[in-house]
Amino acid sequence: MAVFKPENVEDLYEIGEVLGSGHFGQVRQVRERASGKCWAGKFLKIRKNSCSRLGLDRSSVEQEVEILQAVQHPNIVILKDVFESRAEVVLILELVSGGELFDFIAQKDNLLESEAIEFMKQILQGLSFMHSKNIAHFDLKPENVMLSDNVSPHPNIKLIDFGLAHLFHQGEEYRSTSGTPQYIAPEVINNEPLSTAADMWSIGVNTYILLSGLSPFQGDTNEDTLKNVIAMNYEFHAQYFSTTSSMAKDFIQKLLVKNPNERMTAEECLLHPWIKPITRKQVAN
Ligand SMILES: COc1cc(-c2ccc3ncc(-c4cccc([C@@H](O)NCCN(C)C)c4)n3n2)ccc1O
Repeated sequence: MAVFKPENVEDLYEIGEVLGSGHFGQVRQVRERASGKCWAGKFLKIRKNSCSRLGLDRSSVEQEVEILQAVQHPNIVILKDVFESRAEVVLILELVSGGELFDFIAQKDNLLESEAIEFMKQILQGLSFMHSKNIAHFDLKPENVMLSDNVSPHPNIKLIDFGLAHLFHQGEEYRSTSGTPQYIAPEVINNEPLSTAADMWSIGVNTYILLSGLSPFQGDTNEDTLKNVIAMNYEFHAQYFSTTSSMAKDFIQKLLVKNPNERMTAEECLLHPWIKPITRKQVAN
C-alpha cells in the first residue's frame, strides 16, 4: 500500500480559493508557505470502510498517484506531493492558470486550422507519451485539456484529471464503462476489453469539436448519444465544415473507426499530414 505524507497539509500550504470541483472532489489554489509559490490542491475524500458509499476507494487514488508519478511530460500536469490525513488525500499539483482550452477558443471569433493543429499536436504529444508507458487516460474531453497560461500567444497544453486513467499490465484484460457519453468509444459502451485505442476515438471527437464547435454524436439524451456512437451516426455538416480542409476530415475519419485495432495510434496521428504537413503549400492553410 502506498504511503502518503502524514503531515497536515495546512502546516506546509495555505489553503486558498476553490478553483473547481467534480466527480474527483475539489481543486483549490494552495500557497506553499516556505516558497510562497502557488499550486493546485486536489482534495479527495477517501472511503472509511468498504461499506461506506461516500468518497473514493483508496486503491483508485493510489493508482492515480502511481500514474501521475509515471507521466512527467510538458503536456501533462505535474504531481509535486501527496498528503493523507484522516479520510482525505490531497494531491499537490502544478497550478494550471490558463483555464480550459475550449473556453479559450470560445472567446475567439474563429480558430484558424493552423491554431487547432498546434493545440492537437501538443495533446497528442502528451498522449503519445502516456501510451508509450501503457497508460490510457479514458476521460479525454475539453474540460480536461487546460492551458498553462492565458497570456502567451502560444500557451502550453496541460492534460489533467487522471481519475479514470489505467496502467495496463502485460496480458491484462481491462473493461470499464466509465466516461462521458459524447467522448467514449463504442467498445467502452459495449463493455468490451479496452486499450489505449479508446483514447484515440476520444481524440477524433475532440478534434471534430475543436474545428466546428459541434459534438458529433450528441443526442437529446445520454441514451440517444450512446446510440449515435454505436451506430457511428455522424457527418461533416456543410454549414460547420465548409472551410475545413479535407486533410482535417481525413484525420477525424481515421480515428472515428469502430474497430479499435484499425484506428490511428497517437504516434500515427503525429505523422498524419494534417499534423505534420508534407508540403510547404499545406502549411499555408
Ligand atoms: C490530476 O487530476 C486533476 C487535476 C486537476 C487540476 C490540476 C491543476 C490545476 N490547475 C488549475 C486547475 C483547475 C482550475 C479550474 C477548474 C478546475 C477543475 O475543477 N475543472 C477542470 C475540469 N474538470 C472536469 C476536471 C481545475 N487544475 N486542476 C483537476 C482535476 C483532476 O482530476
